[in-house]
Amino acid sequence: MQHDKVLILDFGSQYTQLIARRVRELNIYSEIHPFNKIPQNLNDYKAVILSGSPMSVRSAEAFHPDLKGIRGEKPLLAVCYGAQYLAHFSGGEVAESNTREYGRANLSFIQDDLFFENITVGSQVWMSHSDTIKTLPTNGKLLASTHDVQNAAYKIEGEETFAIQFHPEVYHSTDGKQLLENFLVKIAKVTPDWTPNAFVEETVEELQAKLGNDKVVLGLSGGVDSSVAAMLLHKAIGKNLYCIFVNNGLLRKNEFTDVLEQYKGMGLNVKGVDASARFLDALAGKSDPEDKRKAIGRVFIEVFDDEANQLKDVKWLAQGTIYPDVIESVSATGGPSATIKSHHNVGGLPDFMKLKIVEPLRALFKDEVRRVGASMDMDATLLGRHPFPGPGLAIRILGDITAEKVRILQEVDAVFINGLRDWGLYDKVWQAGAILLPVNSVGVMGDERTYEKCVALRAVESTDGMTADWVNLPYEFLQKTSNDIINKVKGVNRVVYDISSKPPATIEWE
Ligand SMILES: Nc1ncnc2c1ncn2[C@@H]1O[C@H](COP(=O)(O)OP(=O)(O)OP(=O)(O)O)[C@@H](O)[C@H]1O
Ligand SMILES: O=c1[nH]c(=O)c2[nH+]cn([C@@H]3O[C@H](COP(=O)(O)O)[C@@H](O)[C@H]3O)c2[nH]1
Ligand SMILES: NC(=O)CC[C@H](N)C(=O)O
Ligand SMILES: [Mg+2]
Repeated sequence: MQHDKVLILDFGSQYTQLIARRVRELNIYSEIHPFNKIPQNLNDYKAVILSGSPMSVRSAEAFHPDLKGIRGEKPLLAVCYGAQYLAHFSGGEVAESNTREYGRANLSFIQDDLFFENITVGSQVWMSHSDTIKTLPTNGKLLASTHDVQNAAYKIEGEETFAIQFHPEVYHSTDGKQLLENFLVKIAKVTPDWTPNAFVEETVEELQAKLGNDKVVLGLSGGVDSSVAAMLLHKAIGKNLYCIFVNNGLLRKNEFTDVLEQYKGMGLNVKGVDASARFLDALAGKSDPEDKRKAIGRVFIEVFDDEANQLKDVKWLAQGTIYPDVIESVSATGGPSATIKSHHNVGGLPDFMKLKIVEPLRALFKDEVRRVGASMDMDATLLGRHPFPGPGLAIRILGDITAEKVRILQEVDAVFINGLRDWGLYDKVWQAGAILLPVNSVGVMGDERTYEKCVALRAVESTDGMTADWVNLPYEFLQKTSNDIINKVKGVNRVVYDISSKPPATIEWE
């Protein structure tokens, strides 16, 4: 079954991914494409949305999308930069604003129009701009204002073109979802039928058609993405799916056995491969974060290659890649952005592997992956797991890695994570873990001087890992956890709590 699709043209706004996610919350499928790489086949899309941008339309370098086949021919919604663009270059005027507007505002005037159906004066909207639309474009008709912004929304008469200065995609615009629904469902007549169940059914059919009787290997990590990908493939090709779960010696305490046990109940064909020694060997003497990441990436590939060679006629490698991974690697290859960290699974396969890649979750966000998993009746604890990085504890042990350091950190991490569960805090936190610092400090235990390791605890809230803030955990919890760690874990005499946000810090320390 074909679904109506929405095209989002990205001008580099921080919020573009949020537009896609909000549209998908309406059970409508959407895709983001850079404004200068508009897909050839526009017939595939029923409506188009233009994103915001850090760029100003008044700049000599202003971004100019080619809207041929879009403007006047399809329902078009322009957000912020998009709205300024349609004004400035079509007979209106944009100027620098004398009051820069960031954050909360309220609609003080709303024109009676299908676009604003079920939204009333006073509705809170979120602004983030320093330019302002002084004059509407030719045939522009004012639809809404705020106290400071006269032209907060307009439409172009004779077209299905709508433009708004505020951001409907951020949760602080309280009627943002309603507005998107008005535009997409009522005006553009998009059918909202893109549900998790429909996704499962269609993906299984597509996988069957694509893979036929071929054999597929998949790296299973115990994490959400690879587990949901495995279930989809299992539904599609059953015994032809071979899952490999690698113990890289850098997993959480008991994770290798626990996760293998958990998968047994799901009917998956999983092989646990204990390669701890290989990973630790490859890491010996390495203390630079990028050197460590690269060594781990290399050994993962070697282990996979060995395993794939033991099976006959494997043609495909399946991966749990999700949409933010795809978008990040697009900007990483096409844009001027710096490489902050080399993620172990990005960068493709070396030529000698000769496997084709299949990625059934490529189009989904994490919360959607969880919903797809739930619609296949997967275990809620598994689906609720915090993300855990493939290089594991290696990037949480600053400096060089030894078996003893891994042991210490596994113990500390277990006290912290079990504590979060016991206190009912686990599900309130997006990701948590402990970091072993290359720092010894002096302490006193039972009248004896100690000179031992310091650990940092990190707990963050986030939606997608791109930005994050530290979590305000209860002092009583921190107090108890710190006591438990120092009392139970030999070799640690000091605990600190990381209170940095991302940016400017990152979630992991390496
Ligand atoms: N220990 C492992 N054994 C086998 N494959 C692994 C292992 N760790 C990571 N991978 C592979 O690397 C991919 C990327 O890891 P990543 O942590 O981003 O995703 P995940 O573990 O599936 O989900 P989550 O983000 O919830 O942790 C996984 O989908 C999996 O295919
Ligand atoms: O599979 C992974 N392979 C990696 O190499 C890797 N590095 C970081 N992470 C996870 O990505 C999210 C963002 O992390 P940072 O803020 O540290 O970049 C956080 O959730 C990190 O745990 C990784 N996941
Ligand atoms: N968020 C936006 O799209 C901002 C557009 C433009 N850069 C401005 O500051 O007004
Ligand atoms: Mg993981």
